[in-house]
Parts: sequence; structure tokens; C-alpha cells
Amino acid sequence: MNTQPIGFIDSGVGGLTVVKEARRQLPNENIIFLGDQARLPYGPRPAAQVRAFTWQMVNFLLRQHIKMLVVACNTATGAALSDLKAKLSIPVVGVIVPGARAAIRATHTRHVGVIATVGTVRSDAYAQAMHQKATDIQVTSLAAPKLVPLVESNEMHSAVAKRVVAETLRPLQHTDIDTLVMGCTHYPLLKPLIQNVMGDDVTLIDSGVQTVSEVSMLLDYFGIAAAPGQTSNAQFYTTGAAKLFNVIASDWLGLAVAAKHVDITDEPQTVVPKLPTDTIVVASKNPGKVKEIAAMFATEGVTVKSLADYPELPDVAETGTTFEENARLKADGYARMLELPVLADDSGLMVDALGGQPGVFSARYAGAGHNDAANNAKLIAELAEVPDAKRTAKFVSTLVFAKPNQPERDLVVSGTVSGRIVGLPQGHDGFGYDPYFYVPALGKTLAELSPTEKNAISHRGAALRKLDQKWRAWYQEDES
Ligand SMILES: O=P(O)(O)OP(=O)(O)OP(=O)(O)OC[C@H]1O[C@@H](n2cnc3c(O)ncnc32)[C@H](O)[C@@H]1O
Ligand SMILES: [Mg+2]
Repeated sequence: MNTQPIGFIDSGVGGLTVVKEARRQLPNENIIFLGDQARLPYGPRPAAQVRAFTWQMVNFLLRQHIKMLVVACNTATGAALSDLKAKLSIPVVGVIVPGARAAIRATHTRHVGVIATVGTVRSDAYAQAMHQKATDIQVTSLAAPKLVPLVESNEMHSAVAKRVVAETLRPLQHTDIDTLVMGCTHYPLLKPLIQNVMGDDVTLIDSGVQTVSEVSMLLDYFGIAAAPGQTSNAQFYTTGAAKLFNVIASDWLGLAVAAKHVDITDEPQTVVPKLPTDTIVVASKNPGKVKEIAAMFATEGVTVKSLADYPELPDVAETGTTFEENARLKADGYARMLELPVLADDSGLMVDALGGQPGVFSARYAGAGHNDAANNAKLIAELAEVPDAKRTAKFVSTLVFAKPNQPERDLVVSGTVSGRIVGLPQGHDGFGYDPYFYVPALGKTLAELSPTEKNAISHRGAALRKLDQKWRAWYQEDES
């Protein structure tokens, strides 16, 4: 029994035809779908670019811990399937072979038509897949580049769609083709129109339906199916505008879809090598910080250590005048000593009424013998005369990831959160100035938030999300 989701990728909404079938055939399985609508259509793009984009989608989904990958896009299957299969350790299924197999089963005249994108037609993948199994099949392929835009603009039911489909399919009419492969996952959304033009004697093959049967078989073969009776869920992501996606998806799937927008342009364009080590050290002596940072790596199977694990190490002095300088000093310094990848955070509170103080001195604001209570007492004293409206402030976190002895390659990201300093402490969670840092949008101080809630809005959370997008590619860059 395995409740991890199955990942589905497509250039846009087309892959939803496969998702619909998956929900029908595999109701216990959790599903996660990503459509790369921002860079659609894939059909006319060079194969190498489609492969790079596909890897970016895959790397995003791998972080969501998918147990199997379904490439619900014919163009991406043609361009990237063999590469994905060779490099991934989870099972990978494409849409072409299952569709080709079904066409061979269906045809009596042994003449099969294939409509697909320019890229798929150019790759000749359907003809090759069919000829591997049955050399006698005649395959006539037709590029239909106008169909994907019709679907993506939700024009499937318009008069224009009717006319475009009829014009596109004209070369296939009055032939002895008795089976037509819809060789793009977008096309089943136009199925009634296609069937109407081709006539009822032509069997339409929906590659997606066939693909899900193969997925089902592989789940059993690898023993990774979800348990029966489980309540499953489906999550949707798009790199484009969620609004139109939601309209098409909700309509097609018959369920209220609320897709999340994601940017995957910083994802690596090929397989991400495993970490050179299974240990990352967070170069901090502040347990509150370490906890927040470790949460991000918890899902990576990486052991997160902190300076508390290395009590013998000398301190690195924070002599910089900016957060970045100090974070670099800490990351580079400890990476050199430990010969391990080291992540450091330098952060602080910047209060407008105090000209940005305490800033880089936040930890030692109260001077000798400083601690959170003393720092907070000094802050409140300094602001005693300042009216509420003028007590605006922000937290800043700068993270620097360093590899041993390569300071020129440090990865640097920052995040901020804006709020107001209140006169009385509220809440007991978090650390440092959290009980006094009020976030108007939430009506709470940071100390009144759970760790997850704080990470969702905090300066460190924002910086960590940027880091999350970048650090894998950064590792990779270092290897070359
Ligand atoms: O240098 P390390 O060992 O990482 O730990 P530190 O606590 O000294 O960390 P900094 O030098 O970066 O100083 C940051 C100070 O800013 C304050 N601070 C930073 N992030 C905070 C947060 O999320 N909530 C509350 N206070 C925070 C807090 O007082 C920290 O001690
Ligand atoms: Mg410090």
C-alpha cells in the first residue's frame, strides 16, 4: 500500500483527459497534475527544448514525492520518455506505446491514421511504435497544430472549432483508414467533433485511456497501489493563469478544481544529481532558526545538523555591515572548517522609526549579556514615544548556501515580511522578537502562529522558498 501521489504532466490542459480516466479507473489513487501552460504549445518546439521543459516539470513533481510519473503529453513523450526512463528511479509511463498498441488491436483495414502535433509527427513515434509490433500496418500521420489552441482557449464547442476540425481532417476522409489515433492528449476534448467528421465507422483511439490501463498494471506489478477505500485527492498546478485552467478543468472533470500557479523556470533542465552528501549543516546557534530551516529539508531525506552538533568549532565573528556579508562569513567560514555544504542565515529586525535598527545587530541589540528578553525590553523602551501608526518594521532573512572552499559560488537569497511593533507581547511560539511583531493581514503576532503558519509568511519562509527553487540546480552547476 502506497499513498504517494501519481504525477501527471502535460504542456497544458490536455493531460486532464488522462487524469479523468485515472480518476475513473484508479479511484483510490492520489493524483498530482502539472500543466506548463506558460510555455504552451510544445508541439512546434525543438525536441531538445521540450525535453528541457519536461525535466523542469518532472523535477517539480519529484519534490512532491510522486511514486510514478505519467507523461500525459505526446510531444513530451516523443522527446523525453527514453531519457526520463533511463534516469529516474520511479516507473515512467508515456502515452504513445499504449495508444499505438490499442490502434493495432482496433484496425481491420490495417490502415491507421494518426493526428498529432508537429513535434510528434516529426518524431514519427507512433508509426515506429506500431511497426515494432506489426510491420504490416500502414500509418498515415497528419499534423494538426490548430487543435491545441482551440482547446486551451476553451473554444471546443464553438462554430470555429467545428470548421477547423473539419478542415484539418479533410486529408483523412475518404481513405480506408478505420482507426484514428488522437495522438495528443488535448484532442479527446474535441472527440465529438472529430467523430462527426470521420464518421461512426472510424474508431477513435484515446491514448490516455490506454495509458491509464498500463498505469494500473504497473501499480500492481511494483506493489505500489493505494489501498482500496481510501479517500483520494487530486491536486492541480499550472505555470499559466489558474483562472482559465480552472474553468476548463472543472468542466471536464466534473469537480471544483482550484489549481495553484507555479513558476518552474528555475528548475533544473535535466536529472538532479543526488546530494554529494546526505548531511547539510545549518550554521546557526539559534535553535529557533534551525528548526525553521530544517523543516524544508525534512522531505529531502537529508540529515540536517547545526552548530550544536559541533561544539568544538570556533565562532565565526559577524563583522559584516549587511545581512549578506554576515551570512557569507558564517556559511563560508563553517563550510571551510567542516568540509561540508553549509547553509547560514543572517537575519534581523529593521524598525522604520529607528532608522532600520537593530538590523544586523538584532541578536546583540541589548549589548553585553544580551538575550531575547533583554533585546525586546530595549526595543520597547526605544519605541515608547512612537505612536502605533509609525511603528512599522520588517524582518529580513538572507540565506547563503556554501560548498567547502568555493565562496565565489555561494548561493544567496533573501526574504522579508512587513509588520508593526506592538507594545505588549502576544503569543508564545517562535523566538526572538516574534511576540512583538504584529502582522496586520493576519491580526496576529508571529509568536501566535504555528511553525507552518509562520513559515508561510515569514522572511525566512520567503527566502527558503527561493532557495528551494534554486539549490538543486546550484548543486548541479557545481558538478560541471
Ligand atoms: O548567528 P546565528 O547563530 O545564526 O544566530 P543569531 O540568533 O545570532 O542570528 P543572527 O546573527 O542572524 O541574528 C538574528 C536576530 O534577529 C532576530 N530574528 C531573526 N529572525 C527572527 C524571527 O524569525 N523571529 C524573531 N526574531 C528574529 C533574533 O533576535 C535573532 O537573534
Ligand atoms: Mg548571530
